Amino acid sequence: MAVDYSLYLVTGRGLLPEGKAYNDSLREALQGGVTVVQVREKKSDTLEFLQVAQQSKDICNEFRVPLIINDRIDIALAVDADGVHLGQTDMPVHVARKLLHPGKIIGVSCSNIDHVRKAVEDGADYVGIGAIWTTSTKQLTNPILGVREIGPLLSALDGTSVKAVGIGGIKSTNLLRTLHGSVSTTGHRLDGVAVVSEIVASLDPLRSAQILKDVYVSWSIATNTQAAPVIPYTVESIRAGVVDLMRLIREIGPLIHQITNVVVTNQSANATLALGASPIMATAPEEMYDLSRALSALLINFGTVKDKEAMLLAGQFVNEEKKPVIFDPVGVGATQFRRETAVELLNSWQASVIKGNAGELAALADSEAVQARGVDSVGPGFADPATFVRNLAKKERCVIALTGVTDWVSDGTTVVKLGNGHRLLGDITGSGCLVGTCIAIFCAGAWARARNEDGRGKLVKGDMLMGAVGGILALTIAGERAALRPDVHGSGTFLPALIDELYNLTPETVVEWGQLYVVANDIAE
Ligand SMILES: Cc1ncc(COP(=O)(O)OP(=O)(O)O)c(N)n1
Ligand SMILES: Cc1ncsc1CCOP(=O)(O)O
Repeated sequence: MAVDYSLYLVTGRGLLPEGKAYNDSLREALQGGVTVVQVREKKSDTLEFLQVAQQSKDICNEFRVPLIINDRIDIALAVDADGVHLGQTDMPVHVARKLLHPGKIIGVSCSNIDHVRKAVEDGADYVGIGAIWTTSTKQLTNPILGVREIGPLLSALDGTSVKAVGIGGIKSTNLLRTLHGSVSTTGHRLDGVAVVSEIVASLDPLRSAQILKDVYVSWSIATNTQAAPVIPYTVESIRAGVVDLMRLIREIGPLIHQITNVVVTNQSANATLALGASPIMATAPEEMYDLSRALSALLINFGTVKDKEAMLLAGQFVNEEKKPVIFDPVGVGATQFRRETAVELLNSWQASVIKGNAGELAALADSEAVQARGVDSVGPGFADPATFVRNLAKKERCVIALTGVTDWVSDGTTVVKLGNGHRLLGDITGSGCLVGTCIAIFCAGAWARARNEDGRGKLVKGDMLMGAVGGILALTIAGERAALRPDVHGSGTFLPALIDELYNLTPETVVEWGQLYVVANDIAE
């Protein structure tokens, strides 16, 4: 039986709002677009469970929607349910398979890759992967997985027909983030999402189900790469795109909200003004919502790892607005605290661009190929940076900008290599942070260019690869030009000259000076 797992309702009568009857709630949820129902009765005795299961079966039959029973094979047999859902300590799959009639569905709860592999081996039809987010519906015995851990579990399903739903704390507010984040590097995606409280605890389950369904369908359409052919980037198309963004930035002066470190706050604000944008360096959590509505891009740079609460809130609000979030995980490999903070941030919101040096991105990717000392990268860098950035972009589901003597940018498909820069950039503090600021400015331009487009199903509007390339070109070309000036005698005179060169930078100069190569529009694995 081909089952549509897209909106999988797990019941929970204890969560029904006062005065809401179970049958009405279930019927309305089905009217709203629920595609599978699991009856989960954790506190009922057998007779009560049986009665609820029978009523649920009758209602699901009206909608031709499959009914699954949680844990209890006997109840599933008694009501001729379409299948069972089994936890790790419930009846083993092979025993359940023997007891159930042929063709019945068996689902298994999985919270790690070994669970998934075993479920596949045992012949499960689908897996319920979670908990993805924190939930108060169930007392969890395993740690919360977080969105970024779902992809590796999904890749264990490659080449099988076993389906996967995500579960745990899924709400309309985090569903898009859940779907975008829960993709393996091989492109394996969730087949659906399982929810309890978002529908059951709602006074209007029809509307709640409809909202979830709408997000799922729009994500499915927006990310269907077969539907619209992708036009490959060329050097010319990138140049033209960067020039367009630069002109637009100077014309509209986008607001760039930067939560950054104390070392570079002032120079980042000045660089923002120099490129024609407008900086706001706000850090109070109370103002993150209002700012998210006004800004055109958000930069989160955790160089001095303060303001975590503001960083968590700001990214979530900006994701809701489909505006760019640029993440600069300064020195992420330096301490356990930084590593944990980066994971917490990246599990809370989706970055549009992650920018870092080799040491930082290696730490983020759990790679030992490059070492770091504090905020600096040590050694010659990655042996194959193009493949590294491409793979990390696929894993993090965003554009990756690897900075160094040569800069590399990838969206997971295209890899762009950039050759501008000057050694004096390495002699001032915070030049990497300035790259982050410039990327945020160009991403703001990219968002502004696309803001009136239909963004349904997308996490960010606009071409973030173009934004990342534009920002790097602007800063590195300005650096080259500043270093050539007769009034620059060393790092002290270099910094103001760099701001001047950003101020005077023209699109024509970027075209003339830019060393830009499209290395690949898809490198083989
Ligand atoms: C779709 C789906 N996924 C996971 C679970 C959790 O099942 P289990 O681990 O058996 O825990 P209980 O639900 O029995 O508390 C589920 N029910 N559905
Ligand atoms: C049954 C279950 N298994 C893992 S999390 C969970 C509860 C999910 O409930 P909610 O959607 O209300 O967070």
